[in-house]
Amino acid sequence: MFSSAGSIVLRRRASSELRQLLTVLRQLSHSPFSTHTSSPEKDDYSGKSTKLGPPPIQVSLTESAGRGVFATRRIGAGELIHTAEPLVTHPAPSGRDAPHVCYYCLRLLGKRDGVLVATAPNGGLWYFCGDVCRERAKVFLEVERKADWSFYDKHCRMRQLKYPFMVKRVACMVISGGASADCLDILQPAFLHPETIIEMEEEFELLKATFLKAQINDELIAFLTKQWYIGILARLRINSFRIELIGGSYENLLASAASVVEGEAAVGNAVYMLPSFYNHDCDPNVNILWIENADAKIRALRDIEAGEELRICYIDASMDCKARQTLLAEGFGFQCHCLRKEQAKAISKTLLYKRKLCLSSAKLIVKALVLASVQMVTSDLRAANLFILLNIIILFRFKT
Ligand SMILES: C[S@@+](CC[C@H](N)C(=O)[O-])C[C@H]1O[C@@H](n2cnc3c(N)ncnc32)[C@H](O)[C@@H]1O
Repeated sequence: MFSSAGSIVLRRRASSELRQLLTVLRQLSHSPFSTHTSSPEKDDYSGKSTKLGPPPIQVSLTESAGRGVFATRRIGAGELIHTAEPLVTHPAPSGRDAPHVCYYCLRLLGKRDGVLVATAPNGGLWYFCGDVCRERAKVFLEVERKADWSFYDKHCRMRQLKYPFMVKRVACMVISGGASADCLDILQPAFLHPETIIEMEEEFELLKATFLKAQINDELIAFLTKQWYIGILARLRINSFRIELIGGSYENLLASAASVVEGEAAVGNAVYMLPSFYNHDCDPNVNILWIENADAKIRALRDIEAGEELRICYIDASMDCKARQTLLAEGFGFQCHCLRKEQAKAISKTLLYKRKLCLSSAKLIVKALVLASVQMVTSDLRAANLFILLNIIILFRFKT
């Protein structure tokens, strides 16, 4: 695929990146957000569960889109390829229409659910779907509950920012020792415009001030520099998923339907390790589903051959080509050259050609009509008939 010298460099770079990935996976396996990736369970969407060995995928370098995920064997349409637990989650910033969800796994909580509640210093409440999530949340909650987040949260909510809530959670995890400060470094960062960086500086100052006010030990927050904050945000921007639940139970379905009607379908956002390596295609061969919480399920949309790259769609695939291109360029910083774009290009070329043909045919018709009228006036009926015939031929060509 690559020239030999380039191939060696790429292979070296790939193997060092994969080593880095393994290190991070090992590091994170000690955190409560541990088993992010597991082997597929046969048709676990429909309830049956049979373990099928390691996931049939590997991360390698692509020709033009950085790292990507490739099939190591043939994968059948509809197959559950693997599941992934999130590294970091956060519910959608609470507003009037925000759905009521577990503060850890983002499961929808019905009004009648027996939720467990912890009280924040500023009077806020955190809801969990059960003891397991409450226990797991200790990795950030013990630190988070020491501080008063009213200013920080209000600042982010007023600007409709969602990622700073996730950075806050990562920072709490690092302070509590539940994650390392470089836990997301392996993910690709977004390119940030200087104005965006200036806006982020204000949030950073607020975050740091909140920890300082809570008298968190200076040593524990030594990692919290402007550069760290911006680095995490840059990674969250292109690697976080907006979680929309399909709903495993009737109650969940009702709650999701209610939140869609109220205008907010997402229960929150989450970032994963392996799912972050999937590249985009406007006509994807895999998709990611969330059934009842933020645990992701990656499923094949059609038959995939061994060695084929697995790609998801980052955006709403039903948008037109131009809108998709703009969103991908502005949101993710790349130009999509997928097959759907090429097809759209080919279609617009054909349309352009047809339009040109119509125009030139129309011009010919007008010319022939003018000539026919001149011949009629000069009583040369044979010539007039000839031009009328010519008109019919042009019209016929125009029609086809
Ligand atoms: C979530 S990451 C995907 C994994 C990434 N390739 C990596 O090496 O970590 C998203 C980034 O991958 C690249 N990318 C994804 N899909 C692409 C595509 N179809 N064409 C070009 N670049 C793509 C873009 O740089 C994008 O911002």
